[in-house]
Amino acid sequence: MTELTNDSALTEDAALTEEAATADRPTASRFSVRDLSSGPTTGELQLDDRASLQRVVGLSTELEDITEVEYRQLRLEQVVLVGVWTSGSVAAAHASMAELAALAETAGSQVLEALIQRRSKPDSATYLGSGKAEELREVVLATGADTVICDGELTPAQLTALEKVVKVKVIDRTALILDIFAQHATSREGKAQVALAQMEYMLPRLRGWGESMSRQAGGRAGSNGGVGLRGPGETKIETDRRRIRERMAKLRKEIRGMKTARSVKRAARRRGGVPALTVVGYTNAGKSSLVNAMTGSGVLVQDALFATLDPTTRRAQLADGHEVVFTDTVGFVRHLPTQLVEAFRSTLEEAVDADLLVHVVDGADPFPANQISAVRQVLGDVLAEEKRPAPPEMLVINKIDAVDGLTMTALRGEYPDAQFVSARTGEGLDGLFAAITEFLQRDDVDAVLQVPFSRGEVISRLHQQAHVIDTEHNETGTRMRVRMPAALAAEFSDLVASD
Ligand SMILES: Nc1nc2c(ncn2[C@@H]2O[C@H](COP(=O)(O)OP(=O)(O)OP(=O)(O)O)[C@@H](O)[C@H]2O)c(=O)[nH]1
Ligand SMILES: [Mg+2]
Repeated sequence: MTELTNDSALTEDAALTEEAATADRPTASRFSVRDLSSGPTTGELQLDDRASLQRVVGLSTELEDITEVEYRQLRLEQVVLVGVWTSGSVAAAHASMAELAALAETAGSQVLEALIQRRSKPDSATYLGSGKAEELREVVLATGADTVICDGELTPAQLTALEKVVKVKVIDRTALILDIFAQHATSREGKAQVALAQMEYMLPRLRGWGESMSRQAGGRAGSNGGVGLRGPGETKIETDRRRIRERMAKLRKEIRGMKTARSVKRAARRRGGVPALTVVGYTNAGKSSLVNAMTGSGVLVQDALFATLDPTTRRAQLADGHEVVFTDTVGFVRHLPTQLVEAFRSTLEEAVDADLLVHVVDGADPFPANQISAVRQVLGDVLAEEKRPAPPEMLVINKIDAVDGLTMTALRGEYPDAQFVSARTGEGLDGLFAAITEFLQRDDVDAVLQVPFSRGEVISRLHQQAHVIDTEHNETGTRMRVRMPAALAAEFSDLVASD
């Protein structure tokens, strides 16, 4: 299997931190700025850098099973989850908390307790009502938790106020998702997008983070006295804000450059006439498993949310010889943090450029319809932004090995046009392949081409991407009767035999 896009994170990333790595120490070697003996590696610097931007810090450990995940840092924390339940059924409120728990676990936390409060809307001062906030304090004390995670996005003031009551670190769902993205991003562009999102989130919340920022700002900060309102803290925060804004501007510029490179790459691929199938779906639906099952490749699969952040592309050949490329994409989630929308959009530009969207749904989820609508909504937003028509969608209900008979009947009734598969057992994959093949052939055309000797490359293209019915050699070249996709026919229209 050929890997088409897999950015070399290590080498390219060095560029992002190169400045930091060389800023405060002499260049000891004339060969490389990454001098391992005289200071921290760029990787270490990057980790420090990343830690300073995040609220979720603590112990670090590595996954035991390094065969599944090459390198992933987990931070184990003991957390209590809280949610404000404003509308909808009890089951939906519980499902939302279950998702928050899965997110927390993905980020490496241990969930000790989950609490929800029914209110018409979150309390403007402390998110939970003040009485409940006191109760939460009791729970935190009783369980020994060191962090509270709120299901939603809190204002900076709410975070601070709740922190004052519960006296442990409080983070919200947005910070949690940002944290997971930061842990999972591997490509240079993915990392840059996430870093930008984190800074955007952090900027208005800087005041509360004064301590960690002051270490980063070094000795400069406290030098102008401490009397009055405009004390050293204030000055330092201003300095920090400016530094962050500068870094954000730099990142934005870098990201723009990477985008151009990516669209050039994509255009090259599209010109090749190979049909592009993009696999989309809610996080943990089994998209990567399905791509693996269909292409026999080793895309990262993990029972974690957002295991895949960077689109990976794999080639595969259908039974009829059609060559296709599958692109595995980032999972969708309800209430995506606004700061991450841009990061999503950049990976999803690929999705909206596909010939077919393979929309994978976890059939074993209690609310598949909610996942489907969340995915369609985000896709719709991206399409509107890109001003492009939606590609056709094929719904694939996955994990049928884990669905009981009754639910299966209900799902088949609700989604009569869907393909039902199990990426794990392979059940239904033949049907899915057949449906994809049929879809791709729907506008195939028959033609007779006269390929001159000077266009030898066309013959191999036709063998790869078309169905060659017969071939005949004559004095000017090769005469071929083929059945091929309309796009390919358009590309070779000048070769159509005149008689
Ligand atoms: N029972 C069952 N589990 C499956 C099936 N397909 C995938 N899984 C499991 O579901 C989990 C998520 O699978 P992934 O393929 O990583 O899902 P994804 O949609 O790529 O997830 P993200 O990249 O995190 O958005 C893993 O634990 C898989 O083993 C299936 O057909 N049946
Ligand atoms: Mg995945």
